[in-house]
Amino acid sequence: MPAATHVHSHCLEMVRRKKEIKKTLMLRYLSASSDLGGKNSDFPVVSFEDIVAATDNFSDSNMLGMGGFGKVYKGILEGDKEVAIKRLGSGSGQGIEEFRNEVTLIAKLQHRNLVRLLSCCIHDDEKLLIYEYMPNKSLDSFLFDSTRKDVLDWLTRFKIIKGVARGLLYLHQDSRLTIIHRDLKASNILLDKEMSPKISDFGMARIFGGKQQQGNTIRVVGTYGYMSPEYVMGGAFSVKSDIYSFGVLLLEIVSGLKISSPQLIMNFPNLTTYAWRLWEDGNAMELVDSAIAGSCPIDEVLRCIHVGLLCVQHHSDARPLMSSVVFMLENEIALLPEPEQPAYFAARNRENGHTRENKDNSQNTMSITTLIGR
Ligand SMILES: Nc1ncnc2c1ncn2[C@@H]1O[C@H](COP(=O)(O)OP(=O)(O)OP(=O)(O)O)[C@@H](O)[C@H]1O
Repeated sequence: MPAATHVHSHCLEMVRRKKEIKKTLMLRYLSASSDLGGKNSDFPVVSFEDIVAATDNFSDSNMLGMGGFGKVYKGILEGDKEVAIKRLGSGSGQGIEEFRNEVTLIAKLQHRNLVRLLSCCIHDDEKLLIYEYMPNKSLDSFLFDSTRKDVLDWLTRFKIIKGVARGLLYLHQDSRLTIIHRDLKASNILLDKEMSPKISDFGMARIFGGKQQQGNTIRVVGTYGYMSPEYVMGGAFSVKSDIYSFGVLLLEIVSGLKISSPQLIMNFPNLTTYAWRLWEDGNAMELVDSAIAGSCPIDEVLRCIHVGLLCVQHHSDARPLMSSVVFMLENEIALLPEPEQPAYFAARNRENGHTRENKDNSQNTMSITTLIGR
C-alpha cells in the first residue's frame, strides 16, 4: 500500500474510533441520568452504594446538621473529594417533584455566592443531594454563638453581606430566569474556608421565566421573622419578599442579634423595630454587635444599617431591587433615600412610647414547609 493511502486510512480509523468512544460515553451518561426520570439528562448522578460508602453508612459521626427536610452528612467521594450529602427521607415532606425542582434549578446555577450542587441520587424511597462541602458550615453557627462570633470581624461581616447581596442579585436579575429563594436566613448562608458566603437551600425556590416576577400561594413556606408582611398575610411572594428577608439578615449580621429572640431586645419585640427606633433617634451605631463595636468604620456600618432598613420597609414597592442594594453597598458616594417605617411597626406601645409589632409573627423561628397543598 502506498504510504499516502496508508496514512489516510489510519486517519479514518482514528476518527471512527473517536466517534465510537464519544457514542459510548454519551450512552453511559444518558443511562446514568435516567435515574432522575429522564428529566435531567445532563445531570450527573452517584450510586447509592457509593453514598453509603462515602458516609460510612450514614454514621452519626458524619452528621453535619439537620434541616426541615432531613439530615445532612459529610462524605468522601472519589477518594478524597469532601462533599455534603442531604438525605431527604420519605417522610421529609419533599416529594419527587420538589426534589426535581431543587435539582434542576441548582444544577443550572453557577455563581461564586451560591452553593454548588454536584450531583444527586434517587434510590427506592431515598432522595439525596450532593453539595460541595462548606467547612465552616452556616453563618448562624458563628453569628449567634458568643464563643465563635469573634471570628466575624467587621471586614468579614461586610464581605458576607456583599457576597449574599451579589448571590441574590444573580438569582433575581442576572441569571436566565427570575428565581425567588423564599427562605433566605442565616442558617441558609454557608461559609467556605475563606469565610465567603454561599446561599443554599433552594428546595422552596420558585422560578419564573419571561416577564412574570411575582406569584401567590396558599402554601406559605419560609421562616417567621424573615418573611415579609405581604407574604405572611396574603401568600404574595416576589423578589421584594426576598429583599425583605435580606434586610433582616443584614441587620442580624451587623447586630449579632436574632430577628426573633426568645427575649425582647431592649424592650422591643424584634430586631427591625429596635433598629428603626435607634435610627430615628440618631443612635444607629448602638445597634452594632458589641463583639466588633469600636473596630469598624462608622460610615460603612451606617450605610449597611441604612440599606437594611430600606429593605425591611413595610411597603414592598418602597424596597429597593437587589441591583440598587449592591450599588448602595459598594459605592461610598451613593445617595440613599430615607427609609420609611419597617413592617410590623404598627401598634403603639403605650408604656414606653415605642411602637410594637404584631407578636404573632415575631417570636417563632420554625420553618413552615408543608401547610396546605398547592
Ligand atoms: N454544603 C454543606 N456543607 C457543610 N455543612 C452543610 C452543608 N449543607 C448543610 N450543612 C449543615 O447542615 C445543616 C442543615 O442544613 P439544611 O440545609 O438541611 O437545613 P437548614 O437550612 O439548617 O434548615 P431548614 O431546612 O429549616 O431551612 C446546616 O445548618 C449546616 O450546618
